[in-house]
Formats: sequence, C-alpha cells, structure tokens
Amino acid sequence: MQGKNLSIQIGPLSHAKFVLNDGSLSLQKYTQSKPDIHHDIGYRHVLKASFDDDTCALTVAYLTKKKKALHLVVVEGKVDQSQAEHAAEWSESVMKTVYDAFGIKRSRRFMVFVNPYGGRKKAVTIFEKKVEPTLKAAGCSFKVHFTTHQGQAQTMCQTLSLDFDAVITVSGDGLVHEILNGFAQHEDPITAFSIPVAPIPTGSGNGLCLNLLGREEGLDVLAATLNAIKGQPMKVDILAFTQGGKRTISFMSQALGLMADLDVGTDNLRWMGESRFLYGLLRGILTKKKSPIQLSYKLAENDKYKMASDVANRHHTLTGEHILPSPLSANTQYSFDDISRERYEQDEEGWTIFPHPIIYLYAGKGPYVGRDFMAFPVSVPDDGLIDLTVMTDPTRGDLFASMDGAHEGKTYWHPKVHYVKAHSYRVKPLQKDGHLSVDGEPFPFEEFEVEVYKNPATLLSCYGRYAAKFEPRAPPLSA
Ligand SMILES: Nc1ncnc2c1ncn2[C@@H]1O[C@H](COP(=O)(O)OP(=O)(O)OP(=O)(O)O)[C@@H](O)[C@H]1O
Repeated sequence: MQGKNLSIQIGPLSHAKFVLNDGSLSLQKYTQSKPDIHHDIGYRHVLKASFDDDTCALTVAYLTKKKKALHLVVVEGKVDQSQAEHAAEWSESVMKTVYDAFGIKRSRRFMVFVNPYGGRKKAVTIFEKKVEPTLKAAGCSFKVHFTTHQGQAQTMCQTLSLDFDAVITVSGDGLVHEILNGFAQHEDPITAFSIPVAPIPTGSGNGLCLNLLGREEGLDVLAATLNAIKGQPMKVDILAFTQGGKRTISFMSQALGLMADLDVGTDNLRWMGESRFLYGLLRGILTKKKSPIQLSYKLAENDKYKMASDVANRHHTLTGEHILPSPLSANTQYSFDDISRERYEQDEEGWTIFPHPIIYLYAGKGPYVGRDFMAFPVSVPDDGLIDLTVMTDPTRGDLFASMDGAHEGKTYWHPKVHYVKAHSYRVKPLQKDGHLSVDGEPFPFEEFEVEVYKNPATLLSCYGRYAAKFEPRAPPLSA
C-alpha cells in the first residue's frame, strides 16, 4: 500500500525508501558507490521516526545487530515538499505501530545512576558513547548522576522524586542493590517500588541483566538500553535479609562458603572482570573448605522434576513455546536418588532442620548469578519463594562434575545438590571465619534470616519472565 511507503533523499547521490510492513520496517538504500542496501528492522528495534515540518527532514533511529552486538543507526534525509503531509502521517503511524500498539509509553523519562567504579571501570565511557546517544535517539529524557562513593545512590533513592518512568543503573548488580534498599527506606516505599529498575551491564557479574535478557544478549549494553526504552514492567519478589536486628533488601542472592569465597573472596581481583569468579571457584575446589552452619528453612517444594516442569509450563503459557520434559537418555550422567526429596526432621514450628555439613549455601531469585552459572534455573520472579541450594560433602570430582554445564543450569540435577523452594530460611554459623555475600556484597559472617516479600518491586522486561532456557527432565519410573 502506497501509504506505508516513504522515500527520502539522503545526499546528492543517495536516497532511501522505507516500507512499514507487518512486523518490520524495511529500509532500502540506493547509493552510487555501494550496491543497494536492504534492512528489515523488527518493530522492537525501531526507536523513533520523526518528521520536522520546518526543514522537511525525516529521521529514523533503530538498532541493528552487527558482529553479535546491537548498534545504533540513525538515518536522516529530506522529503520532497509535496510529500510533507504524508511524511508527518507516516512517521506518526510508525510510532503508533512500534510503541502505542504494544502499550509502551513513548519518550520515557529516566533517572540514570552510573557507577564509574564497577567491573572494568568503563561505565562512564560506555554511558557517554553508547547509552546516552541511544536514549536521545529514542526521544527519551533523563537526569544522570555519576556516583562518587558507595552508598550514595541508596541515600539519593530514599528521597528520590517519584515522577520518573524508570531508574536506569549503568553498573553491575551492586547499584541495583543500592536502589532497592533506598526505595525500601523511602517515605512512600510502595510507590517507590512501583518505579521499574532497568539495569545496563557494566559490572563484573551483571546477574540481573542476564536474567532479564538471557545469556546471548545479557551483556549487550544496547540490548539493555532497549529494554529500558521499551521493556514492560514486571513485578518481582524481594528478599528481606535480617542480621543483628537490621534489615537489608536483597534482590538476587545470598552466598556462603565456596560460593561466597569465589565472589567477595576475590574482590581484590576485580581487574580480572568475570574471570575472577572462575579463579575463585578453582581455588575453592582445591581447598574444599567446609562451612559448619546450622541451616533451617520453611519448605515449599523439594521435587526437582516438578519444579523444572512447573517453570517450563509457565514459560509455555507466557510465550506459546512448547517445552516438554525429554525422556531420560540411557547415558544420563547422574543418578536421580538426589537428596532434595529426603525427608528431614522438622521442629514444632515447621522449620526443616538441614543436617549435613556443607561446602556452600546459595539462595536467591533469578536463574543466572553470572554468565557461566545458572544457579537457580527454576526461579520464578513472583512466586513468593526463594530458591535455596546447598552442596553437602562432595568429593573434588563431584565439585568439578557439578560445574559441568553450569551455564545451562545442569548443576541443579547433580545428586549432591540439595535444591528446594522455601518461604524463608535461617543460618547460624558455627565458627567465626568465613565469607557471606548478599547480592555480591560482603556481609558479616554472622547469624541471619531471609524472608520473601511477594511482588513489591518492579523491573523492566521484554519477555515478562526470566529469560533463561532450562530443559525439564522426566522423572525416573520408580519415582
Ligand atoms: N563511585 C563509587 N566508588 C566506589 N564504589 C562505588 C561507587 N558507586 C557505587 N559503588 C559500589 O561499588 C560496588 C560494585 O559495584 P557494581 O555492582 O556496579 O560492580 P561489580 O561489583 O563489579 O559488578 P557485579 O555486582 O555485577 O559483580 C557496589 O558496592 C557499589 O555500591
């Protein structure tokens, strides 16, 4: 249809034609020096189309994938005066198609916090070279603050004016932790938590970005910027971590033993980027240090097969993708007499007492804790539960084997990995030395309790669920 087409003159020697198709905007560029260029741009990647009446200039901004990463492209050109009315209508119809039809507000207003210190300390450059131009090209407005010290973003969020469409963090998970803790101390915490947080990955682990965008795009700065521009609010649970009478909000994880040693125990190696976690893991496997603790939890579910098929069914309902448990193959690596389904003693208040000595405890929300470790593959954003995983007394071989396929969540199936969903849990260390990390930040190695608050916080998501792929398995016939 003619109304869906628009031609522009880009320079003296080149021109282009846009066509608004079903599902994509196609661009055909004709230049003298190069062969014709054709792009099909999916609606999701179209950031803006605008027409300036005074200058007869049309601008279209979009993101395109080159060498596995997204790049910003802005095409500008002149429209013939006789086509001015059509060009104005055409650009408005593009905006209606790529924003309004999906219920996405155009030209969002953001508060942006940039942590110059996180990861490899490139956040400022990344913000200036990539994020800022993309937000501007999409017609978004924003206020930006470069943090000068730890805790500053948290303090600012306690009194943040709540008139932004979202808060963007250009950092790792540490700044997200600060924002949510600031919101918890806001005079209107419910409204504060309703402001979505959209992380952009410039830290070392960037677990939240991986959970929102998946392993392929989770570390792509412009995929995360696009999520800020076009993602939809997704409600998520938060975790109340209480230690010594003080409550801290945790949005991602608590780690103790080996899993904390490889994170806060390698803090001095931040310059290594993500590799510091692998180094910490190998060091931990070699020393195989035990953590004597008392652990108890309020159990919600401990059937690994059921949890895996429940999460697959939920994804199926949300996306229409069909995921069925695959039958057990003859060469399945592990036996299935796993320890999760053992019945442990319960106290009179219904707390399950976990009896084993442990190598690590890892509890949290969101499948990925780093690109190479999907620690909580069956985690659900808003089930009101925390996924709790404990490794008991493994051999070094068990530890190595449990890390095989860790990026796909295979650790979950290892028979020595105890994995449950709990309403809450408590830990009492039985010795003084040790590491405890909460959302990757160090905390005193002392007694604590974690409870789940169902659903108060908000993130932006393009998928409406955690973006992790995890294959369920059929239970063995005897189960
Ligand atoms: N300007 C600053 N100087 C020093 N520390 C800061 C500053 N701004 C924030 N912080 C703190 O820096 C720590 C690390 O931040 P961040 O999470 O962004 O990076 P990271 O730890 O490398 O990444 P990840 O958490 O994804 O592993 C956090 O505790 C954060 O509160």
